[in-house]
Amino acid sequence: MVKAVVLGAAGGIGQPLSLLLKTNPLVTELALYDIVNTPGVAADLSHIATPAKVEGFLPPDDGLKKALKGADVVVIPAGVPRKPGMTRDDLFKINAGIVRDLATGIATTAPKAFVLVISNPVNSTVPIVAEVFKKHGVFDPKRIFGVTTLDVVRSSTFVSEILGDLSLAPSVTVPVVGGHSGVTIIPLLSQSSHPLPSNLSQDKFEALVKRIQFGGDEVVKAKDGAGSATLSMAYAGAEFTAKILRAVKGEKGIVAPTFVNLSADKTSGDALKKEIGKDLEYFSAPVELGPEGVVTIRPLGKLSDYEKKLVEAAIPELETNIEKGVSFIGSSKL
Ligand SMILES: NC(=O)C1=CN([C@@H]2O[C@H](COP(=O)(O)OP(=O)(O)OC[C@H]3O[C@@H](n4cnc5c(N)ncnc54)[C@H](O)[C@@H]3O)[C@@H](O)[C@H]2O)C=CC1
Ligand SMILES: O=C([O-])CC(=O)C(=O)O
Repeated sequence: MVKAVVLGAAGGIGQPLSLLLKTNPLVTELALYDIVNTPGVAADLSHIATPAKVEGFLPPDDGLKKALKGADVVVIPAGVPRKPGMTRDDLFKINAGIVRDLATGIATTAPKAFVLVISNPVNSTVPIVAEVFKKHGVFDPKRIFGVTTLDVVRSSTFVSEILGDLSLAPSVTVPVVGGHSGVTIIPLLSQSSHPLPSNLSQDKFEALVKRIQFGGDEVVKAKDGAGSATLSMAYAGAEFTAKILRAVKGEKGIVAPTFVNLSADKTSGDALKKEIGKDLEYFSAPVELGPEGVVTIRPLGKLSDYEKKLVEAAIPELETNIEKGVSFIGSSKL
């Protein structure tokens, strides 16, 4: 029996993500929480002929607690998305408080659940969830994840486009490390499962790196005020959730890049800090998943000189983003 909960389930990401989770045969119960519209979304999804029993909850009558009761995995796409001209960090003002309150609900109702944070800015919202859990004495860094899968999905697609064969996209894998905003998104293209064409010019290579780093802006611009990536994010969120659920079921060797607290596994976390040359509390790296969450954090491995520079360039912004999330809870009354 697996209960999955989506917080922010009526939104642009929440609805298609809930649809994809409803089609995951490992999910037997699906609870949808939002401040609006979840009864309708739940009724609609409940007609799909798959095992999950679907229920919708709203804030009145302790809806959040009821949705979270007995949760095994909680996915959070609640919060406002960007409009053109905004950075993810500009969302902090509104989303930090939303994520804090939802994390409080999880910490008090389902403290053992795996928490998958989609709400931006991920580099800050993940520390917010962790700090709330610390304040409630239930922090387990093995169970809290920032969802950076969309960066991995984009890399697979954009690399296959450069290779001139989109049918390769599902099998192209590129580790993407660091964080989830602009220069903190670091694609390790030298480790791509499918090497780039040897005659690719440096200009085209750098444009590819930029496109992966700023893929979110491409969608924000195209949607022209109507929000940011929702459908590709729902796909990515469902993929990452499926990996967590397969690992929980005992499948071995499941690895996914995700933004985690580096104390999740002390030995490998400390080794990663050495590799990046900085004592950061959080970093996105390929993580091996098991029934209890993080098993080990994989090393970045051999980097090109260009990639080493990308890591150096990411560190100051990551440090600031992480600190902003941590101190928000430090100063919050819970
Ligand atoms: N991690 C990633 O790669 C990505 C993250 N995002 C982020 O995901 C978030 C959601 O994006 P969209 O779905 O496009 O936005 P949206 O506005 O379409 O949906 C957000 C939903 O959250 C709900 N909500 C607001 N406050 C809430 C609360 N206190 N409790 C429960 N639900 C609440 C809203 O009612 C709405 O239904 C944004 O912060 C966006 O930046 C978006 C794309 C990729
Ligand atoms: O760009 C945004 O604001 C949404 C996001 O995180 C992404 O698409 O990667």
